[in-house]
Amino acid sequence: MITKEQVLHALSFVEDPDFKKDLVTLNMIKDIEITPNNIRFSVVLTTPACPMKDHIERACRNAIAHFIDKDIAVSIHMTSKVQTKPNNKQLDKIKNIIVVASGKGGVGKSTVAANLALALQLKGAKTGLLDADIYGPSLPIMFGVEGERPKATKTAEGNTKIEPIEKFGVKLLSIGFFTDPNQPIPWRGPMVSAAIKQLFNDADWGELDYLVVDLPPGTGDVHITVAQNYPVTGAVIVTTPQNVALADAKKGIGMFMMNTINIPLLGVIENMSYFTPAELPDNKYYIFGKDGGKRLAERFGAPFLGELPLIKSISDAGDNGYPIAIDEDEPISKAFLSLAEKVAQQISIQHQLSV
Ligand SMILES: Nc1ncnc2c1ncn2[C@@H]1O[C@H](COP(=O)(O)OP(=O)(O)OP(=O)(O)O)[C@@H](O)[C@H]1O
Repeated sequence: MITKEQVLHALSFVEDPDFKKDLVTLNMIKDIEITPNNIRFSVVLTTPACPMKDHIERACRNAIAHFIDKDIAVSIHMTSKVQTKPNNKQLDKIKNIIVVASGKGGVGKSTVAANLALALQLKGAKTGLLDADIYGPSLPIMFGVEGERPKATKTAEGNTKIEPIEKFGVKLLSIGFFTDPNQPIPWRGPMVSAAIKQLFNDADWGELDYLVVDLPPGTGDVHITVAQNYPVTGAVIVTTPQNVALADAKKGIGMFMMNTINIPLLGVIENMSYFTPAELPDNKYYIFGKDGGKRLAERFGAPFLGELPLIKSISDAGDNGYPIAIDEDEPISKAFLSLAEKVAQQISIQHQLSV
């Protein structure tokens, strides 16, 4: 009869490619069951959006075949438990806060935040999206929930809790739900801080693996409020390839790296990198220059998360009330799923580094 020790020994030769340690040392193997013709076990990954999932499963099968028996049936349950920062006390049900930032406005930060949140949800993670872009909250339009008002309920202790609006499986709150779009608000520092804290603390987010936060462009009060009051896991920087956008993105990154803020960079994403006409889907025209985002990432030692094309369907979808990632028939939705995997992977690496 095969023993659990034999199974663990075989699996101790399978390395997690991101953490460079074996699955047994990482405590990822659970629930081993052995019958005369079957070996079953679970592999607990650090995120349901793990890009290495298939690779790890194959490596486990190969290890069992090589070290134990090449003919035995193997059932592997690939599952996950998203990690969180140690001492995550302020928001104990929210495991990870991901801020999405840009230096310049209009580079597609909200589009990336919306599609990233949706793609994480499609990969099986419990996800929320907080639109903290006080100067131009656009997520209600992108999710087709403009004009809706979140319900407020009283808790047993007498506190008011705001219910996020749920759309496409993502829990959404926006500063735009509470303001009149026709009435510009002259935001002052203390008002900004109070409004942002309400969206974090007074909302009934429930349990979340990831809360994606769409920050306003630039560096300002919202950034400081979020960074100094909440345990942010990391920042995703969105830029376009033009030098003016890259120069502003550098300032944005500089702010996250300041000692008083100190938020890890999960990576840089370049949006509107090239134009692809719908009738020539294989052609790429780099109309704004090439590789600027990649060089920016390299300069700060951050991962480059990829290029997104300038295509009409992305903007049409946003205007029509859905992030394009939901549309499986659109080839670009795969790019957002892959972006979500890379961001989730970087988060897991951050946690591993801090162990
Ligand atoms: N890759 C893309 N292809 C085509 N259109 C895009 C792309 N990315 C964003 N857009 C469009 O560009 C416009 C600006 O995008 P978005 O609102 O996401 O930018 P932003 O950086 O969040 O702006 P803000 O300054 O308001 O924060 C929107 O109409 C959006 O649909």
